[in-house]
Amino acid sequence: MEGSGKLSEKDHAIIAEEESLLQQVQDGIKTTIEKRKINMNLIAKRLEALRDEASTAKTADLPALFDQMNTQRALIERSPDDALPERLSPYFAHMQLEEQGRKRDVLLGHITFLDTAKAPVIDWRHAPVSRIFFNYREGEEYEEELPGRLAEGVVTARRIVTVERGELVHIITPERSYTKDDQNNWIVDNRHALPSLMGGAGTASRSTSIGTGQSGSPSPDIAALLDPEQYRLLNSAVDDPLLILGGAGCGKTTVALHRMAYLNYLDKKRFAQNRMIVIVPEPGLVHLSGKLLRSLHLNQVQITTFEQWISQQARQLIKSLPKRVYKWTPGNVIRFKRHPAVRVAFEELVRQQVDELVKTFEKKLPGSDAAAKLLQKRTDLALLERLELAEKEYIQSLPGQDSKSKQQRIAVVKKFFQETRKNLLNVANDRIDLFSNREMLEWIVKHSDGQLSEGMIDQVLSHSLEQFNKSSQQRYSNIDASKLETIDGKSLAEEDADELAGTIDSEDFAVLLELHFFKAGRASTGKGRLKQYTHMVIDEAQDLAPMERNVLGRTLHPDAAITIAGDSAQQIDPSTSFDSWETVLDELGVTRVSANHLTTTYRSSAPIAAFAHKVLGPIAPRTAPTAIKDGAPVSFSNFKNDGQMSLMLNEALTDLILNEPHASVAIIAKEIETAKKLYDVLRDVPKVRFVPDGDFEFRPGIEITDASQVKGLEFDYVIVPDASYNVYRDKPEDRRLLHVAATRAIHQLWVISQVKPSPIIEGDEFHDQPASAPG
Ligand SMILES: Nc1ncnc2c1ncn2[C@@H]1O[C@H](COP(=O)(O)OP(=O)(O)OP(=O)(O)O)[C@@H](O)[C@H]1O
Repeated sequence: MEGSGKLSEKDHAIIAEEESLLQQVQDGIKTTIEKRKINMNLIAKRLEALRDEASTAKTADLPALFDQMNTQRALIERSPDDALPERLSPYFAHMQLEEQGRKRDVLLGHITFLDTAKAPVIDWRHAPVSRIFFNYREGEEYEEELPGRLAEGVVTARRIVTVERGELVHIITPERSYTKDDQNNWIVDNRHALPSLMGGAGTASRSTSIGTGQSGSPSPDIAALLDPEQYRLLNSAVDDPLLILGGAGCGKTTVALHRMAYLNYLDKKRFAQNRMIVIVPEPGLVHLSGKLLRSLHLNQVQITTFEQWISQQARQLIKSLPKRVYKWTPGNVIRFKRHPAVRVAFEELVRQQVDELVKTFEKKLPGSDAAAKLLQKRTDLALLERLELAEKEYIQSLPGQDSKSKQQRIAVVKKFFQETRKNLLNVANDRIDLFSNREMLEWIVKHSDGQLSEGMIDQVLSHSLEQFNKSSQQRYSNIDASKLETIDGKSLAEEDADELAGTIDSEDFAVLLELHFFKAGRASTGKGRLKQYTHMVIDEAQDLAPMERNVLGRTLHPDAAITIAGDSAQQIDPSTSFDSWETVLDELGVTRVSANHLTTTYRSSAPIAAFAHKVLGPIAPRTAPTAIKDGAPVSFSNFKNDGQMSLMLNEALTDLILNEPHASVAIIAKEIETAKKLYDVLRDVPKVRFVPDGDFEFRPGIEITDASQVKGLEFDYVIVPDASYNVYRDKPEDRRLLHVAATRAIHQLWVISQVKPSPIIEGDEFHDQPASAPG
């Protein structure tokens, strides 16, 4: 391995020390498990004896005996390795502290374990000790308030270790790092050295344009790497919302999930795993964050995409919603439905429904003028609350004193109101009135501050009308099935399977939940309604629409903590626009707090981070995040045509996969159609996969996808295959898309254009990196 050298005596000593510490911890865990097993046997014997005693005991003695048996049984049910660190990977960091001339070793892991002779393993969330680890470097003097004393000393060693399958494989010290190679020999690792560039700038005509040899190196537990600022954030006040902002790869998701683990440690009951949730934008991120949550021992925390979550919530509260969600809703219809102006239509809709209701009152409830007036006038209350008032008013106004006939009349009236409430809350049907009524749509456009146009109305109307049509199967349900065959022998139902009729749009769920709340008021949430969470992490919050954030906010328990992570430079959803983080907090219904900015980017190398910052042009934040690792320059290639490009890609990717079989590569096109075309020409390259629906495999290989699916993800190498003048225009949304695609790369980025590069990457600032000659 390049950069590896002979091990010095000091290196050998460090490695030996770490191996010995690990051995001691593993032995300690083994002994504890054995001791517990022996205890278990004793308990089982004791239980047997108690059972025998009970079979001959006097009745009066039985309760006491049963109590004892229950206690023993509870002890047996406790797993023998309950709350012990995993033997195969018991800790991830080691520090040595010297206080008043005495040295002691402390190991940091996910579960505290004190039964080792030399070094205890401390849960990283245990504040007093871990504070020293996260806040001080090796050689630094520390002063920290520990329980009952002020600890003063020096950090004499601070090492990050990786234990895989019970074996120490990687040690990072401030000066060097060591890795075990394939032959099980320790070598000095070159991970801090400047990576050698195998391809890179100006290499369009070379056979290998990508690959730095850095993929597949062992990765330390991320909890060991948290920087002091990240550590401070995850420890911040529980009751204040935590808003974490920062450029791509600055560790926003990492901090948010570690905070979840920290809160769970602080208060297991309040922050029980089943009361916490992580909301992410894409299925890929569910997988990635799920992995991190599992490593933090949070296996039961729900992690879901917003889309999946909102559909579940809506179906729980609103009955008879169509089962099928339409997947190809036109962009303008999505934009329309996600616009907050839709809310103004709620008032109009309710006004119309109240008018109808008043007519029904006139017919069915004689003498109900006062009740009807309440219903119409008390617009300060939600419809359901008004209805309750009207009911009370009407019942009170009924003549007669407690007579049987009056009681009967009251029962009828109550039933009427009950039915009315049920009908009004069945907002599934209101979808039709909202989106297939031209006047209503015009009303929405009028209140959209010019963001929605008249032209969209027809699109929404025709989409909705087709959607509200019954599916062919329903329409023809009373016709002989054989007559429903089409010319090619398929049944009409099959023909219709992918069609619009009888479906619902994903965007409808938030609208309907908000409408439900608008009508029901406080009765819409709370017990028996939407689940209430005590901690919610919202990742990539910039892409949610206002009404969607409103719904999320309504599921926060009054006692809830919330962590919001986001980056407005990565707002790429074309159907909504980002206003400000204050607005986001307001929409979630939480207190306004100041944002915390993370400014170090850990994912991408410095050249990639610099490129991604420049891509943002006029919308870039004032300062670029600081990258901690250097790396290969960004490669640029310009090809004359598709054929030339696919030839080069084919060759470069095949080489890369052969040279670096553990590498993960993403080819990220702007549009999924481009990705599909590329896949068709590259399908013979080994390990190549097309990802149209966020279903990344997270194993070595090449995934071809589009920019909308990669939020929050990362790959060793990224290729942008379509940075051409006619694809990425000089528009903020295109800049953000290219920025997101570029910042997915860890080691190297290859930017390809055809005919002419995009104006976004043509400014003078890009020319300090030599651009390749056209291929
Ligand atoms: N202090 C750190 N030291 C080393 N690596 C870190 C540190 N913090 C985070 N990382 C790593 O950096 C990468 C990016 O982290 P993360 O995904 O949390 O960033 P992010 O800000 O959410 O990025 P994005 O906005 O692109 O989703 C991950 O691989 C993570 O493990």
